Amino acid sequence: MTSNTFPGEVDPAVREELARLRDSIDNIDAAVVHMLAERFKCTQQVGHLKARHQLPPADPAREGRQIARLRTLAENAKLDPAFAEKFLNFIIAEVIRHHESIAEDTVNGAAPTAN
Ligand SMILES: C=C(O[C@@H]1C=C(C(=O)O)C=C[C@H]1O)C(=O)O
Repeated sequence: MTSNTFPGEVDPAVREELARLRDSIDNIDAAVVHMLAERFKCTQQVGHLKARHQLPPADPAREGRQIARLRTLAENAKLDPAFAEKFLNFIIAEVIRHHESIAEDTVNGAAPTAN
């Protein structure tokens, strides 16, 4: 059977190093969440702008440029570019879903928001 806690005999120095690394991981995860929240605030505004001006929710040409750029950034940062592309596509798919729903609400006369 596996366990998610370590047995007592782990070297204290190893425990300390693990704790130090996990502190950094937790900080990075928090930064990622905050950055994503800011990104979604911007994309929500884009969604409302597009809906007001009857522009399509998705822009494949823009996405192509973003993916090419992100792949280069990833390569330079020694991050797997395929992973970077998958990650961006995952986020963009969620954004497009939001934009579709904003467009629907706009057409159906839902109360406009500040964005
Ligand atoms: C945010 C936009 O809408 C969509 C979402 C994108 C994104 O999340 O970066 C990019 C292009 C569009 O498919 C946009 O057109 O800029």
